[in-house]
Amino acid sequence: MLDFDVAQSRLAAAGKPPSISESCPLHEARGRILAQTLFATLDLPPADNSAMDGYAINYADYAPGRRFPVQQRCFAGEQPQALQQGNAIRLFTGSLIPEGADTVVMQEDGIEIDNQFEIRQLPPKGSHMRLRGEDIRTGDQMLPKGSLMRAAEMALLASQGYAEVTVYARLKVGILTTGDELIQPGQPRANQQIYNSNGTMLASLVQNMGASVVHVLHAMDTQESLQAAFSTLLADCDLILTAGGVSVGEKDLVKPAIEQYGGTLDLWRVCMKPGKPVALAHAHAKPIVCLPGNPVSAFAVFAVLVSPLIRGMQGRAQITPDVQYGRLATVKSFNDKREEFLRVRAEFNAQGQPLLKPYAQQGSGIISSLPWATGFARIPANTVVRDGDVVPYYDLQHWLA
Ligand SMILES: Nc1nc2c(c(=O)[nH]1)N[C@H]1C(S)=C(S)[C@@H](COP(=O)(O)OP(=O)(O)OC[C@H]3O[C@@H](n4cnc5c(N)ncnc54)[C@H](O)[C@@H]3O)O[C@H]1N2
Ligand code: MOO
Repeated sequence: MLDFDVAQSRLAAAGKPPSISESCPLHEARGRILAQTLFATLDLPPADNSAMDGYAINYADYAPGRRFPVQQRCFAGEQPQALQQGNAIRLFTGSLIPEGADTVVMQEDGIEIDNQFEIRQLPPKGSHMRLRGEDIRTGDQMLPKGSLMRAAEMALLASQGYAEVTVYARLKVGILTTGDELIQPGQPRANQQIYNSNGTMLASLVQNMGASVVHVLHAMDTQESLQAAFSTLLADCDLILTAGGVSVGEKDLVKPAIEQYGGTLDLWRVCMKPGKPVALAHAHAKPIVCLPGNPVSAFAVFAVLVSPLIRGMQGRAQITPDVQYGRLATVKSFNDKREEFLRVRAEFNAQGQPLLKPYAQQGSGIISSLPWATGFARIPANTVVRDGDVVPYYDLQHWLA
């Protein structure tokens, strides 16, 4: 059995980075990956403006009790006049600072009577001004190639006036579930059948990462059915994920089907629980990851082994999210020959440290643990881990993104 970290590195490197890029309207770019480093073409803010509703003055004009005639009421979106000596200009948040003004007095710090403003509380010179370029200067690097486009990145580019961005073509992923016992949700079920949950789960996990699901196929446990599915998937997809049929049973035919299709097996079996029978293969120069059929095993393998491969093939700058640490909060101890990835829920103690509570049932078929869990606690192999021990924590918010 291969060491987990070695397997993770080998899977992360198993696919080619993207070579095709395309233009995408900014408002449709969520989940896409930038194909070029972007630099600012505009100072932000583009002009000095007010951070408060108030009055612009020239600080040197102040004297206690002096009344400043209000020369103009300048709303955001209007052009201010040049400030005349001894006057104030009424401003609002976002109004441009008039030429000749160097300070904004917020309206709560004074009073306006008969179109004259009297300052009650003088702020320091330069107060409440947002200066041109204080956020970003023309020429600054804004986002490196490989950035994932989320609301924050899209807001930054919109603030620069971008309407289109150059992104990599979406990674095309094919999913193949296997097993004679499976039927699709919505179908009438016989006693010996179970509903296929891995198909919809894997499709959703892939889409959540911004990749495109080209096919979700199901094959029976026969060479013919598997070969037919691989033929479609290899023609249309960049990456193939299979689920089930990869262990040692007599109908575990996925690996032989790949080999008969001219593929090569790169690795099989990783020292992790759940997820041990995972395999990596290549056919037609495309990576195929064979996930175990148990739903929790497939979910865990996707999060910690497949997601870095997908990020690499998408051209992302960050392929492997950071691993955090938390304290295990448990009534029982854990000790296994394989490294164990417990489904846990992180709750924060009064010191703000994450406490990791394991789900009561940790079997690889316990689907109810999945919506409950916020992540995985990684328990080292052959080591007794008890309540209060600090262990690595894989937060699903990062590992599934
Ligand atoms: N003798 C041994 N038996 C098993 C071993 C072993 O080392 N020696 N490994 C066990 C481990 S660990 C795992 S994990 C499973 C994985 O087996 P497979 O990848 O071959 O998966 P299947 O046998 O096809 O299915 C396992 C389980 O999951 C259910 N399943 C499969 N696909 C779906 C789906 N699409 N939706 C919902 N549920 C699914 C299937 O009915 C089985 O119950 O092997 C152990 N056995
Ligand atoms: O490794 Mo299997 O995934 O324990 O159930």
